[in-house]
Amino acid sequence: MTDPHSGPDDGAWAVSFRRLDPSVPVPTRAHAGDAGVDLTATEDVVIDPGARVLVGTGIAVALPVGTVGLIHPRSGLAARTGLSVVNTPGTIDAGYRGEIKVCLINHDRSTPIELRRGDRVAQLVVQRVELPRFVEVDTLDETTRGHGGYGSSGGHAALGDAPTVQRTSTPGDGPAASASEKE
Ligand SMILES: O=c1ccn([C@H]2C[C@H](O)[C@@H](COP(=O)(O)OP(=O)(O)OP(=O)(O)O)O2)c(=O)[nH]1
Repeated sequence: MTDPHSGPDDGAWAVSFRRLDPSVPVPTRAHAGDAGVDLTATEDVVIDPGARVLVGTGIAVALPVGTVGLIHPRSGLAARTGLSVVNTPGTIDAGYRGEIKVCLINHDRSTPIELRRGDRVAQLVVQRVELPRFVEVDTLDETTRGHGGYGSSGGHAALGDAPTVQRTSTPGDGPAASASEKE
């Protein structure tokens, strides 16, 4: 019977990887169909509250051009301990052949996080990515959103009812208007 969750690309292509540290586990999905493969820490480390640390995974990959690897935090560790990735999602470029490292941060305000070698600390999601040319123009097409952003559509009690000020500025005008600035 056909798996209702299978897609047209299931099993269609592979990502070559090397274990730079021979005893780290092979990147695997916890469940078939999971978006990410888990990455493990290659060292024991204690992350103090608010501190960050760059941790090796012992894994290097050769992603096909037209794809990107994204390093995401793991939700269970985030919710239970405050562990996250500073630059989430981290970007693994197709041409990168070095060790994948994760820049971890402890968002908890009081409790250090103790990680052991082999702990699954982050996940790698591989996605297709567009590689467009960038073309400089004099004017951009008009849209209903225009310059509106940073909460301009409302819908959040903390932002209040007043629309945010959208100050138009030209290069050299100085810092842009604060996103929280109200009329
Ligand atoms: O979480 C991450 C993010 C990046 N990298 C590696 C792969 C990536 O291809 C390379 C460069 O990342 P990025 O482009 O984000 O860093 P940069 O600060 O812009 O450095 P560079 O000037 O080398 O591009 O570093 C990691 O191992 N882990």
